[in-house]
Amino acid sequence: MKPISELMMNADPSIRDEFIEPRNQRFTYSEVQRITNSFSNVIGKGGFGTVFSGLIGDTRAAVKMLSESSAQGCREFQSEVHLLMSVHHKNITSLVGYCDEGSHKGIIYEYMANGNLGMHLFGNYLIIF
Ligand SMILES: Nc1ncnc2c1ncn2[C@@H]1O[C@H](COP(=O)(O)OP(=O)(O)OP(=O)(O)O)[C@@H](O)[C@H]1O
Repeated sequence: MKPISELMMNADPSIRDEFIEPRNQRFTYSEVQRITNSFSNVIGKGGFGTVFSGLIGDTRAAVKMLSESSAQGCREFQSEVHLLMSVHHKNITSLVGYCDEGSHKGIIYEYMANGNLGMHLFGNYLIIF
């Protein structure tokens, strides 16, 4: 797992300069569009919204966009960003950055290639509660 600073340093230099520290991990919506190649690759869906695959330089990222119909809403978006900004642990997905531009709200995470906890506990079975 690469630390955020290394991930940023390995990014394509043409976009890296725009992304690093001064703006404190905040991405514009057009940067998020570029990272996700205009939201072309969906990798999952959660209570918060849709999760897209993205690339920062040659490093893969997961971009979770808050859907307007999300029951979790804006406050949860803010608490998740604040929490991930302050908590760093090897078992918690790292925050790469966030986007908060009007109704365009999203969180950019380090991409986890090995699936989620549910998949490890239950394999690929479909579980219906
Ligand atoms: N960092 C990530 N790397 C790779 N895939 C991810 C990542 N984050 C989410 N995903 C994919 O997107 C799916 C939905 O994730 P998400 O966190 O939105 O849903 P969730 O676990 O149901 O959470 P919640 O309902 O609390 O928002 C996951 O099951 C996973 O397949």
